Amino acid sequence: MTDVLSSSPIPEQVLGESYEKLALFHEKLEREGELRGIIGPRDVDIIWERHILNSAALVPFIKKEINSLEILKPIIGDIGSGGGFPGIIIGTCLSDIDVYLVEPMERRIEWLNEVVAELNLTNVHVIRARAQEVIPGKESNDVKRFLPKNYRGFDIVTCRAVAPMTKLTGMVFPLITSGGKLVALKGRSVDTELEKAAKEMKKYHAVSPHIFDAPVAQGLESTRVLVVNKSSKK
Ligand SMILES: C[S@@+](CC[C@H](N)C(=O)[O-])C[C@H]1O[C@@H](n2cnc3c(N)ncnc32)[C@H](O)[C@@H]1O
Repeated sequence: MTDVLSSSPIPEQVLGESYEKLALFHEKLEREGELRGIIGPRDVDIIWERHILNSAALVPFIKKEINSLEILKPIIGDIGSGGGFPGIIIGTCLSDIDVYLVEPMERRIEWLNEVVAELNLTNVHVIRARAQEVIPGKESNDVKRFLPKNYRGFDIVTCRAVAPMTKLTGMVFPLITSGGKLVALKGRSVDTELEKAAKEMKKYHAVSPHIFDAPVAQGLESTRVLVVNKSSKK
């Protein structure tokens, strides 16, 4: 099966200089993705749109948040990366920023390590752990050696399709530095998710949620991005 965007100029137009590496990722997904349980059988001809370009829609939002943080060396944690969405795309597009992919499943870790090596993503680090195991101060020694020295949480946490906000808030906000941000790809029900998660958000100092309609590419359906601040006030 061939991707419907394979002979289209859209992926290269959207991805610019990251296109070459992400085309290698696309080839690997097309060749091995379904066989290795990374993507579903119905995704094989829409890998560009559903997975790679959809993940890339987060990049401008992350850049904007990083600029507003004014931190010398910010770090990004992509939680529940699965086959690398959005983490591999973010790490490729933002090659001067360290991106940590946190994923508990061994099979997926093997895949992610292969992708990182094949794309030569020297800024992307793969950590086999659950979110709960990378809470600053609570990391096991096993996990610690994959995190940066003086780790005190991620300045930006990204994720897609990991959990609804009622559950996601308690999973990811303990990992975000004070003043840091959650920048997540979310589905159409994000408004309802936020309403239901009000109590958890208060508990974890998650404030000022903003939902954005994020363009994927001209002629393709847009996606939704949720940005939430971690309050610096305790
Ligand atoms: C539905 S998949 C989404 C994968 C990827 N983000 C995507 O959009 O294709 C959810 C992922 O979250 C991971 N996950 C589940 N519980 C987790 C936890 N407590 N901490 C980190 N990752 C978790 C699963 O192993 C799985 O890879």
